[in-house]
Amino acid sequence: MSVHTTDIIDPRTVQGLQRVLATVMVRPEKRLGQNFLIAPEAFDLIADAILKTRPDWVLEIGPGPGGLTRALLERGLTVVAIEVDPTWVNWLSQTLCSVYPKTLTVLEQDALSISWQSLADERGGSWSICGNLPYYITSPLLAKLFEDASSWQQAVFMVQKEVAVRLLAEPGQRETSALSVLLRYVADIRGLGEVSRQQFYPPPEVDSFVIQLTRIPSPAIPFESLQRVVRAAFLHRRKMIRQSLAKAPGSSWNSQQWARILTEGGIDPAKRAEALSWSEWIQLARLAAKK
Ligand SMILES: C[S@@+](CC[C@H](N)C(=O)[O-])C[C@H]1O[C@@H](n2cnc3c(N)ncnc32)[C@H](O)[C@@H]1O
Repeated sequence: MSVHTTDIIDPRTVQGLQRVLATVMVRPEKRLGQNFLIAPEAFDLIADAILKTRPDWVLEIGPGPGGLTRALLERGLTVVAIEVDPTWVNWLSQTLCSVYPKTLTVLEQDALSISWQSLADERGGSWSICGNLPYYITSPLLAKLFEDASSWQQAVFMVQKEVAVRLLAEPGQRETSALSVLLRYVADIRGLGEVSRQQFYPPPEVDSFVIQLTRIPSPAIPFESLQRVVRAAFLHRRKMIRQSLAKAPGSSWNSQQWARILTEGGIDPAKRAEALSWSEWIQLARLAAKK
């Protein structure tokens, strides 16, 4: 007897999610960031954004009970989902995998440990990434977009609103961080919309925001040079840039030498990292690469 999606409890509403939780007999695990989304329109927002670039397949981080997975599969997308919790891996294997045997693969893995790029190289084809990210590992997961993987087309993530504000800040604005500057180097970042804490079960203590990153294919300078100076500069974000660069592990120059190099390059050495514009970051990376 064939299984249809309608035979499987849909977790995209609070009633549906509670039925799923009662069926698998578990409570959401706080330590794994299990605040499940119960807002069909938010799932649609993420899945529609992914659909626009028509990737050959989509890497989904943390499918949990499968609300977003379902929205992606219903749009005809092929999904590889990485979930660390065996309860949800088993649930998806017994339900959605029977309806979509050809287009859904569920891997029981830690999304931080597995190499996304190796997975992509094995599968081939164009790919995008999405997920309602577990808050406790959002920053390292986002850093994988430049530390691990390089051939993705688009990433659409639900993150904590405060994280989105920092990522959407332009270089030179107070909210910027090393992560936001480095991500801007590999992608155009835009906000797709806010999702209130009431749209999750159980509700977290913060609101969320959906962000979209569209990869920039050929960056202007070597990423390693930029990464080195950005990380060094933000290590002491309250200090003047000449001081934080001098204090960075492995720096060959003291604060006076950095002041001279920065001034020669047209950058005010008394600025703090958060005040540097995008063109100043690029200039700084070039100066550091040359020296
Ligand atoms: C915020 S929930 C999102 C669940 C579902 N996608 C939704 O939108 O309702 C985060 C999911 O990520 C999973 N998760 C947590 N840490 C993980 C990790 N290191 N690797 C893969 N999945 C993880 C959790 O078990 C949970 O299912």
